[in-house]
This record gives sequence, structure tokens and C-alpha cells, in this order.
Amino acid sequence: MGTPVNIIVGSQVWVEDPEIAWIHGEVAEINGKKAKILTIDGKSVVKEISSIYPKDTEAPPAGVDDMTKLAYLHEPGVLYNLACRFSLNEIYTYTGNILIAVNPFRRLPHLYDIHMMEQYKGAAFGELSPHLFAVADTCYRAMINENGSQSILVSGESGAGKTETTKMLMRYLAFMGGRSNTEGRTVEQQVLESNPVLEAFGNAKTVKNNNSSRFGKFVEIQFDKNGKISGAAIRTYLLERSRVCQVSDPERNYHCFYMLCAAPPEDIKKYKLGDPRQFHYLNQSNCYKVSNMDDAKEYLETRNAMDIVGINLDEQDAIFRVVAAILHLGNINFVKGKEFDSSKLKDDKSLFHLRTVAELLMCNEKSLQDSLCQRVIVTPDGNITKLLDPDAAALSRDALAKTVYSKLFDWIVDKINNSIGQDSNAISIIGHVFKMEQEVYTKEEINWSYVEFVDNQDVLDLIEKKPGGIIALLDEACMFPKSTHETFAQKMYQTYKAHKRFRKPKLAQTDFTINHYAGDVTYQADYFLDKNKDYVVAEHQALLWASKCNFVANLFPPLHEETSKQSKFSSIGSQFKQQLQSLMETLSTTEPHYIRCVKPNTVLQPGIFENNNVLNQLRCGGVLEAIRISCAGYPTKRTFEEFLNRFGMVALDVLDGSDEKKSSIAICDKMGLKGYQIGKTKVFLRAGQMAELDARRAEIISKAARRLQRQIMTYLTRKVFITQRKATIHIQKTWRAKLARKLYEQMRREAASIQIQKHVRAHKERMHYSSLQASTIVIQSGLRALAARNEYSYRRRTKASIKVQVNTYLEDLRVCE
Ligand SMILES: Nc1ncnc2c1ncn2[C@@H]1O[C@H](COP(=O)(O)OP(=O)(O)OP(=O)(O)O)[C@@H](O)[C@H]1O
Repeated sequence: MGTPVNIIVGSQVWVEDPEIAWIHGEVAEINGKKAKILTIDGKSVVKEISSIYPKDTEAPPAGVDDMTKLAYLHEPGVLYNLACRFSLNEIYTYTGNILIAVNPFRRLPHLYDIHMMEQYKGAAFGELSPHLFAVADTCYRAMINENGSQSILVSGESGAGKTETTKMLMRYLAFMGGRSNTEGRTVEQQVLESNPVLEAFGNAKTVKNNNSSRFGKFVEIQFDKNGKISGAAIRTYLLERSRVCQVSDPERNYHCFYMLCAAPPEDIKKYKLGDPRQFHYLNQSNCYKVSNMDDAKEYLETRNAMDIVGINLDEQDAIFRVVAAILHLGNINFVKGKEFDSSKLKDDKSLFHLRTVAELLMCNEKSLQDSLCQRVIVTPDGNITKLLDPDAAALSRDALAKTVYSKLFDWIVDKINNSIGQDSNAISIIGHVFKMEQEVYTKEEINWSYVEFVDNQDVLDLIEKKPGGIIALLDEACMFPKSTHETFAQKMYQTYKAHKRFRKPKLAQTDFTINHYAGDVTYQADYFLDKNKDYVVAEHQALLWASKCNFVANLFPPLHEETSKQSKFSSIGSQFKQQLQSLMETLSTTEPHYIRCVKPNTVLQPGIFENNNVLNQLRCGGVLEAIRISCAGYPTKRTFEEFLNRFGMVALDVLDGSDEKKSSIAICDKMGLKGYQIGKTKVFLRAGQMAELDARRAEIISKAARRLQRQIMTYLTRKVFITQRKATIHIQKTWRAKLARKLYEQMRREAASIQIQKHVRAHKERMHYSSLQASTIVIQSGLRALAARNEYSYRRRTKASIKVQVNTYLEDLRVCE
């Protein structure tokens, strides 16, 4: 992790705090090697400068999605970044190629819907927000493109979300890998459907998790050459056997026991069960119920899930007979017998339970009692029967219960595997991967001198080396009947007193401390012997092999003499070691991807982020170490061929067709990469450089895609345009002809109308003229008549006047005369 740099008065820093792990403050004073800091909660503390860390004042308020982008890479920076993101419901964060998943303890369905899967499909790692789909997608594409087996290691403490994460990973792989059907159901469906069965028999309520898997699990999904899912396997490791007989408040035994006690009345009667409080294996704890879990309903659902995974009704009956027998077995109590150090059944109740066990397991009642109260010791002079005192008989009873239960669990796992199609790949351990990296660097003769690797081989040797390791000592102790955890602890103290990884804590009687690479862990040796001793006792084996129930007998097939001798001493520790070794071998053929699940609080509630708790998980999980290594070393390596296949396109002009190494160097230089290394066969890139190259590659691909799109669009648009133009011209032509015709018609109509108007006007004018003419004539004739009349009257008047004149004249004349 980073070292304190440039701390001056006024610097913003992180200071250790007992409550919240790290608190933010400002340096007020510096005195030699010490600094006085005013923290944001108003306190003033004095600390060694070497213990404080600078705070990045320009860090984005929402945090960074990859820890390796942090300006200052140190513990408080990492913790604060995770906390910031968690408060915004951003539960996923990368640390290089490790995904950290903080359990939200609340459903976030939008994060896992089909729309989200579509988005991550084929997206470059790091392009979208961190997500487990991105890890699954990278894994899937690497498998398709590089034809290599992959593994995703999901780790974290109990309740951190490993099971949920695994379910989502499987869902995504099934989405990508298409569906290859087995009798109508998909492989991934079958794996998911087998979960309720495994959980009923392998999960229990613990302090840390209401539904805690009490066994290690490795699920593998196999794909065929077309990338379609073709098979799956579930491998389980080290079921916690002691829980069958020992359980303490507020924990429970395995769910199946409580489910069976809540079964429908006919089943309860058949198995002679009832209230769980009456059974010793359940009533050592006062916890019988788990919130949000209905045991009666779960029983029916488990039965249903058993149908689905192909466990037939007879097998189901046998399974629940065995579960019931274990409960009855726990209620068999012993008291001192007549002979020295012997034991017998305590009372009638114990007799009832013994008979019920014999009935349910279909074995001989007397042989059952003998197998609990006696041991046959094989000596060169013949077999000796050793009687067991009541305590030893009770231990023998518990050993039988544990053995039967773990055999039953193994049978269930096998059955599930047979029904979905077995496979043999496996997982590995993160510490070893770092070691593998180092070996590759050496082989490639590249300069890795400043990559400080934590080599934990000495710790591994301390634990598992044969002879001399802790497991070997433990096995040895188990073979001596007189061993106790005190003698075992003393032996360890003596053997490892000079070992630099082993320490005896002061005042400890049986505790011992191992200095693992992530820190010290103190172990209590108290239960080591008991837990390691769980081999199958020969008497138990013989008893159950003779069962009239085929199912029970087949759980205990007889061993060959040789293996039988060995198996007696094949302790749990050695078995587990062997299993891990085989996992390691498989890992060397797969490329690992890591998801580290983190439990943000111990109260299993949403929205609470307990700093100290999270920090502990990051430290123990090696996350902080991994960040440091991934930043210091070369997390990405590719063979020249792979490198050129992938990145040749980013610098076509510098490719030298004959020399892959030269071309690889040329590409790196052209892209301005600094500090990369070239080995004999591979290119080694520093953290983020692959992403840089990928971004450039994506840019080129998208540019090419855009160009293609443009061409196609132009072609298509032009085609449409030409057709449209043709159609338009045609339409125009037709319309124009129609319009012209219409116009012509109209003009014709207009011309006709003008003609008519003209005629009418002429007619009217004629009529008017005629009438004028007529009136003129009338007037003329009137005038003429008037004139005539006037003339006539004038003439008459003139005549009269003349007459008068004449008369007058005549008169005058007469007068004159
Ligand atoms: N991604 C998630 N979204 C919502 N809830 C989650 C998520 N991951 C875990 N949880 C919650 O946390 C609980 C514990 O998770 P899970 O059982 O997966 O833990 P685990 O690591 O498998 O524990 P164990 O080792 O004890 O089996 C789940 O029952 C679920 O309620």
C-alpha cells in the first residue's frame, strides 16, 4: 500500500480511528516524526507521520469504479471508496480484474434483469459499470475466443453473498450459452433447481447467516465447442459434520431436521417424530425457527425439488428415514454397565429410540447397540473386544450420526451430478495464483524485480507438508487414543518453536497463531482432534452394510483391506488437502477470474456499512494485497500471437509480417504505452494498459462499423430515392394530364359561359333597342299626332281667326258700307 508522501501542515489526511477504522482530518502541526491532526469529528490527535495517509481532495464524490484508478492507493482510500459507492447502491467495484461485491441485503432486481444482461453482452471489460455480468461475459468470451477453460472464484465470509452471486453468474452464462435441453429442462435450470435440495441438507442458520452453506461448493458449467451449455457439475468440500450433533445458541442444525419435524402428520407418524424440542441433536440450542422460513412449506418444496432432480419416491423415503434415524440416534443415552468401563442403555426411552433407529435403518438392533458400546481391536493374536464407557459410547453414537449424515449428503450430491451430467474441472486459491505469476515472469526472463510478491509457500508447508506439517501432526495425534488437544498443542509448540510463521500466544494453553500473508490468525486447538477424527468406524461400516435397506447399505460399501487400513487414518484434514490439491491441478488448466463478496454489516441489514468489519474482510481476503500487486506488476499477459490477433488492427502500418515480437513492440510504442515488458513469448502489460489498448481497438472497430453503416445507409437511401423519384415522376405525369384535362374542361366551360353571356347581353340589348325603338315610334307617333293635332288646332284657330278677321272685316266693311 502507498507510503505517506508530502505531508505538510494543512494536508488533508486519513488517521486511524478505533471506532470507524479511518477518519478524515487536517494536519495542524508537525513536530519531527509526529503530526497533530484535527479530525472531522472535532477531536485533535497526535500520530506518527508514518501512520497517516494523504487524502485525495479531488477524488470524485461518487468514488471510482476501479480501485486501481485511485490517486492514492492505500487502505483508507480503498475503504472510503467502497463506502461511498455502497451509499449510492453501487455494490460492485473493480480492483483490477477482481470484482468486489458488497452484499446490499436488499433485492435490487433491476441489476439482474434481461435488459441488464443485454447491455453487458459483448461489452468490453471496464466499459460499463462494474458488474458480475461483466466478469461472466469476459469469462465466456475468453472461453470462446481462446478455447480455454475458465473459472470464477467466488469467495467471501459467511453471508457475504457467494451463493446469490453464483446463481446470477449461472443465469448469465445460461443466457449467453443458449440452452441445451435435457429432457425438456436446461442444465442451468437443473443446477438452480438442485439448490433447494443442497440447501435443505447442507445449509443451516448460523450467527452470521440465516441460510449459511456449511460446505464448500464448486459449480461448473460446461460448454460445447459452439459455446452452448453441455453439462454441469457440483462439487462439495468438507461438509461441517460436527453440526449434526453439536449446535449452540442462536444457531440451528441442518434445515432438513426441522423440515422433517414439520412434515405432514402421516410422515411424522411414519418416522416417529414430533416436536424438535424433544431431540437432543436439536434442543442443545433454543433456536428452532428461522425468520421468513416456514419449515413445513420448505419440506414440501424440498420433496418437490427432489422429484425435479430425479430422486425417486423410494429414495426420498430412504433419505428421510436416515434423517429421522439420526434424530432418534441422538436420543440414545448410556449409563455405566455391570462390567468395568462398560456402558448400557440408560432407560426405556433410550431402548425405544434404539429400536426406532434399527427399524428406520433396517439393521439389527443388537448389532447396533454393540457397535455403539464396543470396539473390536485387531491384534496379531486375534480380535479383542473393548467395552466403551458411557462417555465413549456417546461419542461413538455421535460419530455414527455424523458419518451417516455426511454419507447421505455425498449421495445426494452424486445423485444431482448424475442427473445433470458430471464434469471434473475445479477451482483454486488466490495466493497460489500470485505464486504462479512469479514463475511465469521468471520463465519469460522478464524484469520483475520491483514486483514484490508475497510467497506464502512457507505457511503452506507449515500447515500441510508431509511429514512435519500441522495436518501431519494432527493425523498422528488422532492415531493415538490417549491424545488430547493439550498434548497436540504441546507437540506443536515444541516442533515449531523456531518457525517464523508460528507463534504461541502468551498465556495460551492450547491456542496457536499462524502468521498468514494477510495477517495473524489465532486458532484454538480444542476441537481439532475431534473434528479430524471423523473416519468411518469399522463396526459402523459393517453394521450398515448389512442393512436390509439397499439405500442404506449402498452408503457403506465395504472397502478393500488395503484401503480400509489407510482410510482409518485418512483424516478430514488430509482428505481436504487432497481435494484442494486436485483443485489446484485443475486450476492450472483454467484461467481464473475473481469475485470477492463482502458483508457490509453483521446485522444483515440494508444501508449499514461497518468500516472495521469490511476492512477485516478486505485484509483477510487478500484484496488489499491483490490491489497492490496488480498495480505493481503486470496483471495482463498475452502471447505475441494473441496480442497481434487482438491489437494488430490498432497499428496496421507498423506490422512486420515476419517478426511477431517486433510487431508487438511497435504496437505498444505506437500506442504510447509506458513500462510494459516484452518476454520471450509474451507481452506483459501493466494495470490499465490492456484497457487502454482495448479502448483504442474498440474505437477503430466502431469507426469501421460506422463507415460500413454509412456505406450501407447511402446505398439503401439511394435505392429508396431512385424508386421514389420514379414514382414521383409517374404520379406527377398522371396528375398533370388530369389537371390539364380539368383545366381544359374548365376553360371550355368558361368559354361557353362567356358565349352565353354574350348572347344574353346581345339579346338583352336587342330587346332594349326594340323596346326603345317601339317607345320612340310611340313617342314619334304621339308627337306626330300631337303635331297634327296642334296643326289642326292651329289651323282651326287660324281659320277661326281668319273667319273672325273676315267677319270683322266684313263687319267693318258693312260699317263702312
Ligand atoms: N446481490 C444480492 N442482492 C440482494 N441480496 C443479496 C445479494 N447477495 C446476497 N444477498 C442477501 O444476503 C443473504 C446471504 O447471501 P448468501 O447466502 O449468498 O451468502 P453466502 O456467502 O453464500 O453465505 P454462506 O457462506 O454462509 O453460505 C442472501 O440470503 C440474500 O438475502
